[in-house]
Amino acid sequence: MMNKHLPWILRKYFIMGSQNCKSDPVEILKKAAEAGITAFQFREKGEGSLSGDAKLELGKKLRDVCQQYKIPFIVNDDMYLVDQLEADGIHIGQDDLSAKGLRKHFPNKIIGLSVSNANEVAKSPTSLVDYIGAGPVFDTSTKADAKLAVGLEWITSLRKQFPELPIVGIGGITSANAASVIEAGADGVSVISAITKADNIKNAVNGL
Ligand SMILES: Cc1ncc(COP(=O)(O)OP(=O)(O)O)c(N)n1
Ligand SMILES: Cc1ncsc1CCOP(=O)(O)O
Ligand SMILES: [Mg+2]
Repeated sequence: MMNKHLPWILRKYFIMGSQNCKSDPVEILKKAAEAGITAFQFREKGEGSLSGDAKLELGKKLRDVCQQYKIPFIVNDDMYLVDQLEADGIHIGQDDLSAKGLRKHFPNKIIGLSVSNANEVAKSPTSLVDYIGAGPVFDTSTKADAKLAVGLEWITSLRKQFPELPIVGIGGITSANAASVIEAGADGVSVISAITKADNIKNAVNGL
């Protein structure tokens, strides 16, 4: 799929759910949007996360913030939630829904797929997705079942293999190492804790 805006959309891609936040997620997203994030992924998942109506209600509020700031709103894993929230896209991993089925259901939405190694790339329909999430680039404690860190070499190797495919790095990315991810060949960086745990969200976003 080809969307000429994707490389820019992926530049500062913020991901979170209420389980990542010590204070109101809506206020955290507003501050991040104000500071210049270029995309947002609603990932309400893992210990302490909301479900059912509470998840849907939070999703609506976060989607409204994204609409207000004209930031693409992507949903993690759940295609029903994509429909319910009229999201701009969905991000899936290797063990989630099939990209083929999703593309059929969502011909015009953004679809992102995680790839962590060459085997995963070999079995992935990369021509059906709009971007790939590559990582974890560095160690992360945010995702309990994260794979081992793959390093900047993984970004370099993906960029060589896919000169045109938008790539976003994920995992352990902070203002101290974000530039190295871009230099390795990514179009952007996706972060959770670099923003949700920041004392000053404006500085955190600016530093990416
Ligand atoms: C941009 C981006 N890249 C990778 C992931 C991880 O997706 P996945 O492997 O499906 O793991 P979960 O996030 O579902 O736990 C992501 N969410 N976003
Ligand atoms: C969702 C996800 N997928 C791979 S690593 C990760 C967590 C990234 O969180 P952080 O930016 O805090 O390391
Ligand atoms: Mg997933």
